[in-house]
Amino acid sequence: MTTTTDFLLAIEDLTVSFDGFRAVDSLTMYIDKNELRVVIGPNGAGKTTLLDLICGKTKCSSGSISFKNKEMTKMAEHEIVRSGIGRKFQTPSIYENLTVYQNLEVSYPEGRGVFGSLFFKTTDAVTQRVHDVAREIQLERFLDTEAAILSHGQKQWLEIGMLLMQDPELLMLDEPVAGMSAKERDETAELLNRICENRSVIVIEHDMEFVKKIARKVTVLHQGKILAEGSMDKVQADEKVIEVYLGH
Ligand SMILES: Nc1ncnc2c1ncn2[C@@H]1O[C@H](COP(=O)(O)OP(=O)(O)OP(=O)(O)O)[C@@H](O)[C@H]1O
Repeated sequence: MTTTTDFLLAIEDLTVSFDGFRAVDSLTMYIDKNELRVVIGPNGAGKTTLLDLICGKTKCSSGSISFKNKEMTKMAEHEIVRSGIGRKFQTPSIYENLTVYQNLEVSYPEGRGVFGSLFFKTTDAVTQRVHDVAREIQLERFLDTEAAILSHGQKQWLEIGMLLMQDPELLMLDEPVAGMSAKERDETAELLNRICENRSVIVIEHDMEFVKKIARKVTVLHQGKILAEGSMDKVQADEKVIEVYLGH
């Protein structure tokens, strides 16, 4: 049983075994409201598996994931999305043949509340939201552009925008700057710093220059467990972290 907390997300004693191998092993971590948390660690540390567990793609063997004091581990993926958790995977899943506007529009949530879209999904509200999100992801000038011809970075931002259309309270991003140019990485750092002003964000990232630009609190995973946690300075100076990760 999870205790009631002020944390947005409380992960306690979470374990998942694949044929006896514990990819995530008795993990406990807490995420505050409006916190931006970066998760780093060597290949195979369990980072992606952790996000899979939170979004319900993988079911845990034991432990608990409590989001706004509600237990998530038994919930279906779509129920978890509806609760306010958005997840971006490494490869963009935008609709290449639709415009930026249309991509955002189709991501507007259906059926919020008892009466759902029937009463609340007015055209004006959708248009307004598309413009607000497009501004946030810096694609307002490209609203009528077909997604296929956007740069790699712009496609990644569009997918973040599609998640923002649903206004999630927790957004999870797996290696958001992989394959981006230096300029795009800088702009993504600014985007994430803006986004977490009114939602929590968990970012998995290997690019340490990028991590330094966004990191407040960093969690280092190793063999499914937390190796270190704290400020970037603290984590970077940690002997264990240097040995298993940063020293390589
Ligand atoms: N569905 C699965 N079945 C079996 N083993 C799995 C499964 N998913 C993950 N694993 C294993 O769990 C371990 C953790 O994998 P995970 O992808 O979470 O690591 P990661 O920290 O995200 O690594 P990377 O930085 O390379 O993405 C790996 O050894 C992986 O092979």
